[in-house]
Order: sequence, then structure tokens, then C-alpha cells
Amino acid sequence: MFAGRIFARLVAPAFVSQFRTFSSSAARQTKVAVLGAGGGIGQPLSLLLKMDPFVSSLSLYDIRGAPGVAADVSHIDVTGAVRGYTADHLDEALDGAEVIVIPAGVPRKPGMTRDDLFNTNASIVRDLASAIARVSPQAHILVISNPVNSTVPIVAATLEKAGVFDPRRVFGVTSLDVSRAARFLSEITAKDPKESVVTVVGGHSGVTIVPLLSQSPSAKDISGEAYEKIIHRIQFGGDEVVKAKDGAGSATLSMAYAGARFTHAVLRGLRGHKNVITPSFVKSPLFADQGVDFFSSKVELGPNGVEKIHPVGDLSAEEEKLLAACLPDLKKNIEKGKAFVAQA
Ligand SMILES: NC(=O)C1=CN([C@@H]2O[C@H](COP(=O)(O)OP(=O)(O)OC[C@H]3O[C@@H](n4cnc5c(N)ncnc54)[C@H](O)[C@@H]3O)[C@@H](O)[C@H]2O)C=CC1
Ligand SMILES: O=C([O-])CC(=O)C(=O)O
Repeated sequence: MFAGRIFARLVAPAFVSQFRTFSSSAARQTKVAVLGAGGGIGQPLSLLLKMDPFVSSLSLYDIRGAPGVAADVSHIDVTGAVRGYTADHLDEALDGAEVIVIPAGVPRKPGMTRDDLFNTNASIVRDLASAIARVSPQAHILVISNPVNSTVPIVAATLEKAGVFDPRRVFGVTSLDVSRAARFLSEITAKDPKESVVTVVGGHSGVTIVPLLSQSPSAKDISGEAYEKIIHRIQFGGDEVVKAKDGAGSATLSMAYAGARFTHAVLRGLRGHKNVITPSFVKSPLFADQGVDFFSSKVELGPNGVEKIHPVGDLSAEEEKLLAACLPDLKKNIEKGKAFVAQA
């Protein structure tokens, strides 16, 4: 299947062999919904998901523009249904969806923090989560909307309120941080980004993003000013794009790429593939004793979502400091999200 091969090359190079196997058998049907499909992330993400041979049906929802995106994407020569849904048809869009990706909400402009988006995006995400709790409570929910450190706790608390929260199935998408870290490191080492993979833990904003360079063989020798510089670049990579777009939004294309890769990992887990390990911001016991009960670290994915949460591993003295700076901010962001749902 041509699109499957292109997708495998562009989005999931490590998974080419699995694509070949499954694109020919295509046994399992998986409906994937994108909420916010008309937006800067939603459109390219919908395109990439349409090219994923594990997606048999694509449901595109937005308060504006989704039918147009669906019509456009549906002309790609791969099998599988594509439907676009307008604001009045959220329940139909969600019906039967096994995986739901949420890039709905406003992006940053220069001078804003991700937390500045809270006032607008918190209620958008909460209302979408309420609908999911009612219509498709078994779905795996992948949250892209910022501030991720708060929107994921909002989704979890909303599902909890409805009595349907399963911590194995709610994910904050932090894979763009990992993509950036590999790319930025490769620019220093002149190696392929595939050989420059960096574990990134914590949350998804500024100092809550904690890159663990000491765990990457090709980054071990980076120290001093070069170390400070790359850490700052990974933590504030989003700002580079916000600044360059100069008021026209934040990362969309790289986010669509990272989101499609993460969705593919979730779909592989659902299909029972083994050793599907990828970072995600999930309900986590790792730092719960310090009041931080959501945390991004490597998680192992399976048919029920998160099967295992990996510890952060050995940290250098610098990384201990980065983690110490992360936890208080992350705690505040998480509590803000929980309080928003509690007071509603
Ligand atoms: N997790 C991450 O690493 C990243 C997260 N983001 C976040 O993703 C979000 C979306 O960014 P963009 O696509 O650039 O924004 P955008 O403004 O281009 O698109 C957002 C879309 O959401 C739609 N929308 C608004 N309210 C909705 C609702 N109630 N239901 C369904 N759709 C709704 C809008 O109509 C719009 O089409 C932002 O919050 C941004 O900060 C962006 C980049 C990376
Ligand atoms: O910077 C932003 O606002 C969007 C985002 O989360 C990112 O690019 O990492």
C-alpha cells in the first residue's frame, strides 16, 4: 500500500516492518477521532492519520471546518472511511471511537506562556472530555491541547467525576519534546537524529521539561555552556516556533508529525505488539509522594493502554537539579487543572 509505505518512511521509520505485515492483513478495525481537526495541527494530523494503515476509520470534528478537511483528506487513495462533523454532531463523531486525539483549543502568541492558554482551553477540553465520558468512555484519549500539564488532569478529573476514569487510557502528548531533543542533539553531534534519541521526562512547558542527556551515549560528553544551551533549547523549543510564526500560532507541522507517531504507538499497543515503549504524560506513581501524580516518563503500551510506567533511571547531578526545578511548577499546574474541574 503506497500511502502506508510513505507513512512508514516519514512518520514511523522504526516500524516499517510492522506496517508491511499489517497493511496486507488489515484485520483489526480502529476508528480514530480528531477533535479540533480543522486547526493548524488538526489538518496535517488528519492527513498523517489517514495514511496510517492501522486507522480504518477517521472521524474529524471541529466547531469549524471539519467537513472540508474530511472531504479533502478523503481523496487520498487509501482504504478507510473519513467523515467530518460540525459542532452539533460531536456525539456522532465520538461514537465507536477507540482512540481520540485532542488538538482543540487556542495556541500561543509571542509573549504568552502555555499557562496563559488555561482560561480558554480548560473549558474546551473539559467539555470534550464530558462528551467522551458519555459516548465513548472506553476510548484512549490523547491530549495535545495546552497547557498539557493542566489539560491532562482536567480530562482525568472530568472522567473521574463521571465514574469512568481509567488511568491507563489518558495520555498527554509530549512526543514533540522528544523529537526536538533528538533533532537538536543531532545538530551538535552531526549524527542522524535516530542515533541521538534523548529521554525527556517531567511535563510539557519550560522548566517542567527535563531532558536526560546523561542517558544518551552521544550526549554524554556535552558539558558547560554547550550543555546549558541545549537544555534551554529543548525546554523552550516551542518558543522558537511561536517567535518565528510571529503571531500566527505555534508548532503545527512538527506537532502533527509527533502526534501521528504517538498515535501509531498507541495503535500498536492496542494490536498487542510487544515492547512499545514511548514517553507520555500520564497518571503516575513516580513522584506522587511529592504531590505530583501526573508525570511524563517512558511508558509501555498494550491492548489496555499503559501497561507499565518506567522509572526515570539514573540521573546526573545536573539532572537532579532540573528535576528539582520541575516538580514544584508541575505540581501547581496539575493542581490548577484539578481545581478547575472540582469547582465546576
Ligand atoms: N502538546 C504539544 O506538544 C503541543 C500542543 N499544542 C497545542 O495544541 C492546541 C491547538 O493548536 P493549533 O492547532 O495550532 O491551534 P488552531 O487554532 O490552529 O486550531 C485549534 C482548532 O481547535 C478548534 N476548536 C476550538 N474549540 C473547539 C471545540 N470546543 N471543539 C472542537 N474544536 C475546537 C478550532 O476551531 C481550531 O480549528 C493549542 O492549545 C496548542 O497550544 C501545540 C503544539 C504542541
Ligand atoms: O509552544 C507552544 O505553545 C506549543 C507547544 O506546546 C510546543 O511547540 O511545544
